[in-house]
Amino acid sequence: MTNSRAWARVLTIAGSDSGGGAGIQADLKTFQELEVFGMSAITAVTAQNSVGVHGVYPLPVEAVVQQIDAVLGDMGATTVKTGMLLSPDIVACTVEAIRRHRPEHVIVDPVMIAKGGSPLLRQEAVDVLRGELLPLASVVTPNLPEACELLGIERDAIRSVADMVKTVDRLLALGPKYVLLKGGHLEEYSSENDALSSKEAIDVLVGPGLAEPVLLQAPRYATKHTHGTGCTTAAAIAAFVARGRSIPEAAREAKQFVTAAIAAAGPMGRGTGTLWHAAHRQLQMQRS
Ligand SMILES: Nc1ncnc2c1ncn2[C@@H]1O[C@H](COP(=O)(O)OP(=O)(O)OP(=O)(O)O)[C@@H](O)[C@H]1O
Ligand SMILES: Cc1ncc(CO)c(N)n1
Repeated sequence: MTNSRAWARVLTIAGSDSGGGAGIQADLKTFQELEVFGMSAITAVTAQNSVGVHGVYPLPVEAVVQQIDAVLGDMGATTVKTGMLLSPDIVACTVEAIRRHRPEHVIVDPVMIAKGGSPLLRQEAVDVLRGELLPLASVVTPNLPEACELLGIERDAIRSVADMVKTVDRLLALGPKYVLLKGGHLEEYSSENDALSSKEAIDVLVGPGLAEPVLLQAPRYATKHTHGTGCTTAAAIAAFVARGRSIPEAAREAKQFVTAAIAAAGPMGRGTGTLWHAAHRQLQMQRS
């Protein structure tokens, strides 16, 4: 039994995915699985399923601000996670709210494009995200195309683990404390890939206390059902950080959590199926 005073609290500021696999829904499922109390400020409602994003309905900026202020002004959260922010106005109001409330940890998932290609961050919002939000981040968790966009380089410029290792310091120079560069998309470049990255899903972490970039490695599963992997990774980092782990510890534990969820993923609808967020329970049972 726990008592509510002891619950670690996390606020996610992100979009709603009606399909339940990404966005706010993935975040809250992950928070609950990892035993932290999850709260949400919704930035936009998407009509989304396994096939794609069929509609995007932003909330008014005042509605986003009111949700954040209502939660952080009363219940409080040590940790804020951001996901789909869509517009320059929503990014700017999120930045202002973070400056006002000063949470201890800010986990920024710089969500830009859904797996099917729909934009979840407008092009004109990239500058404010890069210039204003990243310097507030405890950790930023770009995938490969997002990292390229943040650096203003060709969308497919990072094509191998060696390229990832070469790039992370430039992302760190944008101002976040840590960078976790996720390598899920490396498979798209498999013909010219280093042998390792077709067998393993490799992410690269840099930041204080790490003498050199650290590779987080896990088996790569031959599945197309990977909707929500990025949201789930950042949400798990947020949960572990809220429970007192350092960013490097949280990143390692989040990697195990998301890997288990991908291993258990399955078809759901006609397109890209989703992760199973409860899969880590099996791991815990095997350990105990
Ligand atoms: N097929 C796979 N098998 C195992 N791990 C994977 C696989 N695909 C991605 N991952 C891992 O999942 C995590 C998320 O990385 P990814 O690069 O897919 O994020 P993303 O593109 O932001 O996801 P999404 O856009 O679906 O939210 C990383 O730890 C990555 O290494
Ligand atoms: C609402 C939302 N946020 C993030 C993603 C990225 O996976 C998505 N597909 N939908």
